[in-house]
Amino acid sequence: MRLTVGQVHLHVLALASSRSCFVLGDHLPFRMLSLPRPVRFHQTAWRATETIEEKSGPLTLASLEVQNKVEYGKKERATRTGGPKPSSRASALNVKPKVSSFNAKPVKSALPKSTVVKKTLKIDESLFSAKSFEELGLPPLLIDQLNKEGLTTPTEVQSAAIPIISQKHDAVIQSYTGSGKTLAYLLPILSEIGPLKRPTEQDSSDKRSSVEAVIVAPSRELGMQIVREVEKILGPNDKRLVQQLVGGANRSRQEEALKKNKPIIVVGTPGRISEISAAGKLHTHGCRFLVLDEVDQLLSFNYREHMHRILEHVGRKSGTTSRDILGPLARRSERQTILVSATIPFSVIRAARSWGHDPVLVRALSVVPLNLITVPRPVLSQTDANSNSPSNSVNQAAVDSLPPSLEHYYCTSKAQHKVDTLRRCIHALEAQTVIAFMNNTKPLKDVVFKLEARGMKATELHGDLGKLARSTVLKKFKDGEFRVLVTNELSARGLDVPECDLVINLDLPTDSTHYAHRAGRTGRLGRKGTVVTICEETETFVVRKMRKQLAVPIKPCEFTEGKLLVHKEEDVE
Ligand SMILES: Nc1ncnc2c1ncn2[C@@H]1O[C@H](COP(=O)(O)OP(=O)(O)OP(=O)(O)O)[C@@H](O)[C@H]1O
Repeated sequence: MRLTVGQVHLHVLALASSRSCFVLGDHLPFRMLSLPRPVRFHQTAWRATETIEEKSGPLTLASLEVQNKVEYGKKERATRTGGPKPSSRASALNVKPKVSSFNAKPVKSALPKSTVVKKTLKIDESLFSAKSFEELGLPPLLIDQLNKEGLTTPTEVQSAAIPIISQKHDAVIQSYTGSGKTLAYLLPILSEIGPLKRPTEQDSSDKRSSVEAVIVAPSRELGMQIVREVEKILGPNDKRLVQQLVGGANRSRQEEALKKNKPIIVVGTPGRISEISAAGKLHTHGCRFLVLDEVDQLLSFNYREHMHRILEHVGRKSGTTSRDILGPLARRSERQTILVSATIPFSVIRAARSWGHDPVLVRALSVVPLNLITVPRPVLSQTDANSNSPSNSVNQAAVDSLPPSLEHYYCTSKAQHKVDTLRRCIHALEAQTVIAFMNNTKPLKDVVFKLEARGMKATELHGDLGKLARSTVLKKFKDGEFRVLVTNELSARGLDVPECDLVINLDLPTDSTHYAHRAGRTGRLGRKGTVVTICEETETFVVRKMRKQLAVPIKPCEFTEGKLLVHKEEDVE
């Protein structure tokens, strides 16, 4: 199967109107879509891949004319469920195939009666597939800078996404939490713009000083985190080339910085970006890249007006003129759009397809043209889910949003004893850096108070705190000043605290998608991590339902005498 690049070239006007359609009509509000049947998001992604493979055989990076001729010959599913890694791929990359820890761990493996979380968290090297960033064709200056930061080996999703984005494809990037999606889109962008970019003949005449990339994130914390990641790569001398435009911060100062520093990348929240753009202080028509990080959340009803403006204006008129720069996609007169999340509902695929240029779905070990993805089939029965039939892959798809190295448990507790259970859980697992999630803001303070009263350093993080307070709390937590961060949904997406070794659900997440994002705050980049849901007896059926939807073993347990005791399933069900 060969992807014809630039097959569908949409007229600017048509594209703009289809975007309007998407935000206002075509794309249903995320919450409306997610609440009744959350698992369909995951199912969709998996079903999509499978449908294509059934019809057309596996699509390879090589078939997409990726420079490095990386050949992904086998199905991702085979690798993730224990199948051998494709030898062609290993040889193409000159990498010895490694057995991933996910492969090694049977889903139904018996757990020890007592588990202690190791204090030293090691990165699982099986996540890394290409041997180096050089193999992915990144420019030398960028590679030097990555090496200085100790980044030498790309993760699997980076290996897949970097060549695809460098080939100017619009892309939807889906990979589980903590797998390195941020660099997967940042590195190809920084290969094209800014001081570390690939040298071109155009350079001497290229006096571009406007914004060339807009990155949108749903929360200030995630926005700031992305800014820091860009600054880290640009280095101290060029860090002014990225500007944060997040809400809650002083808007006039942001506008002044835009004028004075002439950044090439802006990263921000939808509201602030669209406000400054509407005020005529941010010019994005010449933008070459638009990234929507946590796209499924950004396209929800809450953000519709701001996202509408952003989608309408960013890259409306590309300043890129040279065929040399655009290569095979020289016909394109618009921005390149990159959509990113661990959870990609079919609505995102549909939307991306309607306003993209031959967009592709990039996952850790596969690349699929979106126009081949079909609407998912109906949800399957439990019998199907338990069998080895192809339909079982529907549930397997949900696993793809969760890091493979996580352990999941649940225990029951009366509401008034939950904090005590939380404390015993932390002691039993010897967890050092803990994020505890609740659904509302009000009770957070009370939990912090109770933990502190028992000598456990804790702090709260929520949207009612000012920007400064939020970043101070987060910094102190990352620096180890607090052992427990008690927070709400605000911290569920994107937050990267690599040391986090335990996530606790003090309240049940609203659905399996929310469970996946919360859980993904631990077990980052192949590290070990544990997720414990503390629920009331009457709520256990919800946990068991999510367990089925996510297809991960969430085991019943209790914490007694400083130990984690794992129950056998029959004792409970
Ligand atoms: N190639 C690499 N080598 C070493 N560390 C890396 C590499 N790529 C990313 N990281 C680190 O891995 C961590 C997780 O990356 P990142 O936050 O991009 O994950 P993510 O997939 O976007 O997660 P989420 O879905 O939760 O947003 C970060 O601390 C990042 O700096």
